Amino acid sequence: MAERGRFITLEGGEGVGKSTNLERVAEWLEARGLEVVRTREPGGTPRAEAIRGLLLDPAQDEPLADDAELLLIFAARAQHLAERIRPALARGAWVLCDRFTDATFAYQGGGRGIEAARIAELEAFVQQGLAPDLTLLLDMPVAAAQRRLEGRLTTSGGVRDRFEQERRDFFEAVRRAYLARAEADPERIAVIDADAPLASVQARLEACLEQRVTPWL
Ligand SMILES: Nc1ncnc2c1ncn2[C@@H]1O[C@H](COP(=O)(O)OP(=O)(O)OP(=O)(O)O)[C@@H](O)[C@H]1O
Ligand SMILES: Cc1cn([C@H]2C[C@H](O)[C@@H](COP(=O)(O)O)O2)c(=O)[nH]c1=O
Repeated sequence: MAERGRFITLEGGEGVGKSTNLERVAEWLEARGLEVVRTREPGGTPRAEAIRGLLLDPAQDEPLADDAELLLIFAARAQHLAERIRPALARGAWVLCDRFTDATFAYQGGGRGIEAARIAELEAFVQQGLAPDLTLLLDMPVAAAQRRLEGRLTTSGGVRDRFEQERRDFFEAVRRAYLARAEADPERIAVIDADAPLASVQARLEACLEQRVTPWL
């Protein structure tokens, strides 16, 4: 067992299958005797989930300024780190998080066009050097992921949140930013081709976990 738990994140654009596959990754870890904390961003604690509500609310009455969006995301993250992530890691649990700061570089950086250096300043301030040990980046073409989302919206009868209402070029920019981060940091970020039937994606994830996580156990 490591002296602290490990921090694993799942990343990718809308509808690539992060939530669906998070459970499978958690089960893989639990089968090896590890305590797993499943969480997500923005959110993960009651106050951070309240900030998530502000961020995702599609109400059109007042636009949310890009800088306000960025600061709200880091405010939620500070709360999540203090109340949930750091305590879990400190007791030796493994934290499995649906999105983290790579999403900020992809959405607020790539999508909104905020300079990466400004995001990095907030990252340093809020995280104080804490970063994921491993990031599983689920990647697939935007159009195919959007078709999956259409299916989910149809079956759930749900409405699109504030991010889901963005235009196609926003999501293309998000995808490019994610892939650029993976290229710059292949030691931490593993790219999983998610454009395949669920069983194949899960097999790819398990192969990646065998290769990257088994040596830590
Ligand atoms: N490999 C797959 N093949 C086909 N459909 C899939 C696959 N993986 C997930 N789905 C379906 O696609 C939809 C989106 O999946 P999911 O909610 O897991 O994605 P997500 O990345 O968590 O989305 P979001 O970005 O909105 O959080 C769901 O209806 C899910 O059942
Ligand atoms: C962490 C984080 C998230 N977002 C966006 C990305 C998504 O559209 C929503 C979260 O909803 P989902 O259920 O995970 O799809 O928030 C962001 O823009 N920046 C971030 O740092």
